[in-house]
Amino acid sequence: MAEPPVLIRQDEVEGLLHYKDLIPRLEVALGKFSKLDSAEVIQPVRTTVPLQKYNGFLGLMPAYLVHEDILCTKLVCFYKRESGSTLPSTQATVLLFDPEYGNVKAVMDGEVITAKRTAAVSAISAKLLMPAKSEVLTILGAGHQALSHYNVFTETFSFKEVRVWSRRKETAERFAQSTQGHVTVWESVEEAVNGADVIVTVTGASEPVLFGQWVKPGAHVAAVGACRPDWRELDDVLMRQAEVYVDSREGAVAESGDIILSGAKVFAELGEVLNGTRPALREKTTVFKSLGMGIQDAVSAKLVFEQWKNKH
Ligand SMILES: NC(=O)c1ccc[n+]([C@@H]2O[C@H](COP(=O)([O-])OP(=O)(O)OC[C@H]3O[C@@H](n4cnc5c(N)ncnc54)[C@H](O)[C@@H]3O)[C@@H](O)[C@H]2O)c1
Ligand SMILES: O=C(O)[C@@H]1CCCCN1
Repeated sequence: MAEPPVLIRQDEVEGLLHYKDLIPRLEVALGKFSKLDSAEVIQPVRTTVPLQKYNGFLGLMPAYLVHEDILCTKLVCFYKRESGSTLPSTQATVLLFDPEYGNVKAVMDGEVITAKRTAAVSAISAKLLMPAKSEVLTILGAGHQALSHYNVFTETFSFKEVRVWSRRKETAERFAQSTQGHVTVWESVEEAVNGADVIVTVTGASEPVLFGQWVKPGAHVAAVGACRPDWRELDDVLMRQAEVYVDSREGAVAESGDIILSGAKVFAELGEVLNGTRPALREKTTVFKSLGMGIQDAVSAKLVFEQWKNKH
């Protein structure tokens, strides 16, 4: 009989998962995914179960990386919360399997994995697509993803200025007080993004908050929110004027309101750029539309489990 699964708590995952280890593994996984070779990576578009009563969804995100023999699924509930709500907008658990025997080896917190792997993928997009001399970073939203994005972007790049906007100024101020480095708080999106080289949108919005007329030509936008076909964070002008990159084409055309409703064309997957089969148009205005993928959770879970075993 198989051993019962180990339980890896949120604080342990936090201590075990580091961007310097995670980023290279995510790059490899994204590259393999974009080769469209199902002998390497099996990842169906996530299944979502609506929780209408609570304005949310349960997402099921299985993935199998064949050569690495990583079988994993994340179970994630996400919600549209009213301003001022104290309930969490994302709750996630990750299950790592023994692919041969079929048992669950580890059950681990998925919130830190979700926060870190999403931010790490946005950092990969910025590394490939942001203007060569990027000085100003603006973060729209001031929640969990805002903080993980702040952390990895300031760890990986050297911005001269970091700005934050949130729909409630107090939240943006609290965010700015919680960060290691200096962050300026802005009251309007238009002012916050004026002249920004890199803009990260990490809001729970379902209507556009970022408008193309405000975005500096050549800027890079990592758009992380709006993960349903009828939710938006970016307006049509921005979606149509930018070169649009995605994590998964299949996921983007099924789930991204910004892509579906604007009619924007997807130029490339990040993995295609990493593989050298599509170019990184750094001098153009670029949008990376992130939706999140099971393979990102799978490589993160494997890393956490390896580090956990080293310590036990
Ligand atoms: N692409 C991915 O892989 C991925 C992964 C996880 C989360 N997400 C998405 O990222 C977004 C942020 O997640 P989080 O965990 O930081 O959430 P959070 O609840 O911690 O923070 C959300 C932030 O958005 C703001 N916000 C909420 N509704 C808004 C609105 N209508 N207009 C403007 N601002 C609004 C909140 O005030 C808060 O600052 C969510 O949309 C979430 O679904 C994407
Ligand atoms: O890929 C993810 O983990 C997230 C969960 C919440 C909704 C958006 N995508």
